[in-house]
Amino acid sequence: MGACTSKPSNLLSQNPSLPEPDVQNPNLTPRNGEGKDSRDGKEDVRIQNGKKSPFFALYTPSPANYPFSKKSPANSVTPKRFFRPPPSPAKHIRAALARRRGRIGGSAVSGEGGGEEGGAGLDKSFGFSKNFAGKYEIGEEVGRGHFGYTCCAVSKKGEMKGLQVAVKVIPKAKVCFLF
Ligand SMILES: Nc1ncnc2c1ncn2[C@@H]1O[C@H](COP(=O)(O)OP(=O)(O)OP(=O)(O)O)[C@@H](O)[C@H]1O
Repeated sequence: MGACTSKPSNLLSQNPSLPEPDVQNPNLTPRNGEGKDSRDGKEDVRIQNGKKSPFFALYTPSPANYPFSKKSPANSVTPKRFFRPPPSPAKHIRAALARRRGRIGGSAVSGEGGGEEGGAGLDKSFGFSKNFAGKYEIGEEVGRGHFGYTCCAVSKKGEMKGLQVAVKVIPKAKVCFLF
């Protein structure tokens, strides 16, 4: 039992008494007195240039092992890849919000509690109109929906004075996600 290594052992060079293996047939070990392949009187060139393994006849070394070789992939130039980041979705969101604000800003959306304490960028026209309490007198609740509740109210001023109307109250928290 001995250590198995992928590289040929240096035992041959260190111990000249050991026989040199046969190049053509690595399984066969030359007998004493047949140190080199003397069948044609030439040493195998593949052994000299080191590109072929003396032990594995069909072994072809990877060109990556020769960084100065022209065939080496280490010398090839990797084609450049231009990375273009995807467009930011923030632009689309901002545009949609701007459209929405412009549309809702002109309509009569009422919210609970006045809704004027928004931060920067909030639609200031959101909520009850300032003189809403002066125009209508809010009565009892007459029904509820998904977003809010409806109350009966009586108009105090203008052409509709004395008329009973329905006022739909939408809590601010239910509509804030639209902005
Ligand atoms: N003009 C009205 N007169 C009398 N009752 C009303 C009037 N408007 C609404 N109601 C009552 O209020 C309830 C809720 O009305 P609302 O319009 O909020 O319903 P909804 O459209 O289903 O609600 P949401 O839009 O929040 O889903 C109704 O089911 C109805 O009973």
